[in-house]
Amino acid sequence: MGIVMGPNQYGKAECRLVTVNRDTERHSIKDLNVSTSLRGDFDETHLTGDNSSVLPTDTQKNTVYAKAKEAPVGEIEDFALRLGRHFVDTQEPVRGARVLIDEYAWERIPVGGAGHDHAFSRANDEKRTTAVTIDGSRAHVVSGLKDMVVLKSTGSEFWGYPKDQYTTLAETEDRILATAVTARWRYLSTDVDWAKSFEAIRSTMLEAFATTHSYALQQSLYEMGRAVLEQQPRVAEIRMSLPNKHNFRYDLERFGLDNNNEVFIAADRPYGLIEGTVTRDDVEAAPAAWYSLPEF
Ligand SMILES: O=c1[nH]c(=O)c2[nH]c(=O)[nH]c2[nH]1
Repeated sequence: MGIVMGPNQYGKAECRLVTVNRDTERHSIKDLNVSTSLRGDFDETHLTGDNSSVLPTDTQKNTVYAKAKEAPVGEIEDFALRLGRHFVDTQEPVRGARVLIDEYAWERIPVGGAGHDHAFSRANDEKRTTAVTIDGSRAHVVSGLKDMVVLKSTGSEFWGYPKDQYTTLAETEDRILATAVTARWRYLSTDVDWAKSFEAIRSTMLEAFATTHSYALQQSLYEMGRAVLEQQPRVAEIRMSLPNKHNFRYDLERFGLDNNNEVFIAADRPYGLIEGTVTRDDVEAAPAAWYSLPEF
């Protein structure tokens, strides 16, 4: 029996990068959080401290900023592919790379009815994301969004569940359904119009959430995923993590007041957490690592 070094990767996490395109007086900005990780033969640094194969994480950070100047950042998927391929193509010990990018949304501040040339406001908490994995000459793209907060004030029921000695939840045929959607979808190729695809998938998910008469958040999850796969032939599967943002009808009967689903108390925790993958049955399952889950 021996002890060996198992799978590993290393890089710089959360490089905050802001770019301003100043080609015209109407500036545009990009606000990103970029993380890079390199994979390859790094046994020696772990086993003996020999760093001859270890491109410093500080250099990885500098590369993020330098590449943002060498060519416009563009769509986050393209920038992540460019960065990942750079490390794999220029450093012999590096066989693979993982680049994660979150993009924060900014809008032009309306002034006199039009968006200002160089003043912006942060739209909301929602982020557009990508996780690009370079494996030798192959590239895998998993894009998504985080914290897309949505709510339906009716059209949601929850009943018919098993009851045991600890069950107190009342069955309901009308409740608020609210969640903050985190979704990741895996593309089957890199030949994609990333911006157009993102907008289409986001709208499809919103529309499916709105129009599904929901008997469970689980059902809404499936319907949102199914709609995306039906409309996007280049998407193999979509994973979602949906916190059930509970809004409980407030007990006003105590004060002699009716409450016809009009007054709720919003609870921030604990919350139900509904997670699932909607997939095509004819594509191979992807390694968890492509989704930037903690395993690598
Ligand atoms: O949509 C729901 N799914 C559940 O699994 C669940 N569990 C619960 O208490 N409320 C809800 N709502």
